[in-house]
Amino acid sequence: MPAEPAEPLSPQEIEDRLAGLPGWSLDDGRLTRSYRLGSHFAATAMVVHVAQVQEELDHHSDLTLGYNTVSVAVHTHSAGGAVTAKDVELAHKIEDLAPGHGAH
Ligand SMILES: C[C@H](O)[C@H](O)[C@H]1CNC2=NC(N)=NC(=O)C2=N1
Repeated sequence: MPAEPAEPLSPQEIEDRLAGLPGWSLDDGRLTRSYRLGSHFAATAMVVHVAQVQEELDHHSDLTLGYNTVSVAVHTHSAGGAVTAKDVELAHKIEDLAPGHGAH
């Protein structure tokens, strides 16, 4: 359980943080990115890895598994669906693990 609720980021703060997250964008009020992988099995393994990180962080995106794609969309339910620092933290953790799966 988080110690305190995450605060919504302002539009400017979101823009600033997106500058440090190439490939990510704000789409329909969520931080989003799609990755392409070498195979459906590689994409599936990445989804499992992301799920593990999300459990550790106690913060969960909507993860979509495609044929050889993984799409992530995240906002913070407890902040009324706003984008918060928690979403940015998760995005960075996903960026960190993506290269190990050959995702780009
Ligand atoms: C009880 C638990 O900490 C909450 O339900 C967590 C779980 N994962 C979550 N994920 C997201 N994206 N937003 C939340 O507010 C959230 N809350």
